Amino acid sequence: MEQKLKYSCDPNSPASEGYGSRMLVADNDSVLDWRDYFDHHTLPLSRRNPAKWPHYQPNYREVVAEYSDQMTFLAQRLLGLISESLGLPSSCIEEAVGEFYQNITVSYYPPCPQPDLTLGLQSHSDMGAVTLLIQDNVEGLRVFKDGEWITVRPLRDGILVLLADQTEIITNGKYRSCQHRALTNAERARLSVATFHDPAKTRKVFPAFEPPIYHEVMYGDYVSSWYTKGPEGKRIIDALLIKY
Ligand SMILES: O=C(O)CCC(=O)C(=O)O
Ligand SMILES: [Fe+2]
Repeated sequence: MEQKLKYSCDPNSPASEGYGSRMLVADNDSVLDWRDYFDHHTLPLSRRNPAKWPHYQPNYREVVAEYSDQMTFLAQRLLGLISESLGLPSSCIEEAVGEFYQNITVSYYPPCPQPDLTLGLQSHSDMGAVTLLIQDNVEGLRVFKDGEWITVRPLRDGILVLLADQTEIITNGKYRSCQHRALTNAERARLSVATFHDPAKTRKVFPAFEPPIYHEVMYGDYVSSWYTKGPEGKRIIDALLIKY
């Protein structure tokens, strides 16, 4: 506990770096998740301060930095392939996102004595462009597809790609962000590591196709709505739909 408090994040500031357990800002957090997390700010380098990361594994900070590089490379490649699949230049989505703001969040879901009463993490889609997730061998993640919650079976050495809301906006809904949630279980703790790739808060994001089905949005405004209203599935992106 002492170590956790030493690295604790600011509970009043969304997605602040360090150790925490709330997804939304404290005042608006009516749903509490059964989860502890540690958030690392890894990119751009101007945000990176390894002194704020744990150091009790001697090479922990080097491993996080190397992991950040590898995930960046993979995210760039994926956004390039998605762009090409839509007949766009391969750099199109990456350019629309701009410089990556990358966070690496390690989530720990302790065993929960009454798993039917709470979620590990409430239903949401991620806000940014693309999330790359690794998990241990304990099932818990569910994705919402065709009206049903589907279990994502953990794959050894597999990296799960979760498309996020800004990619849905940029592709004008041709690619959908993934609605997901995490369940708890009574017996085993679960661990996952999510690497988020987001635009800068000042970035204006808009569809690359005509006619647009989403309004343009300043990413910082999107993030504020998400944290203050709560994601509740995909309602933040749904609110940007243009009604023709
Ligand atoms: O722990 C998981 O499997 C999901 C984590 C997640 O969705 C998130 O941090 O946004
Ligand atoms: Fe997520």
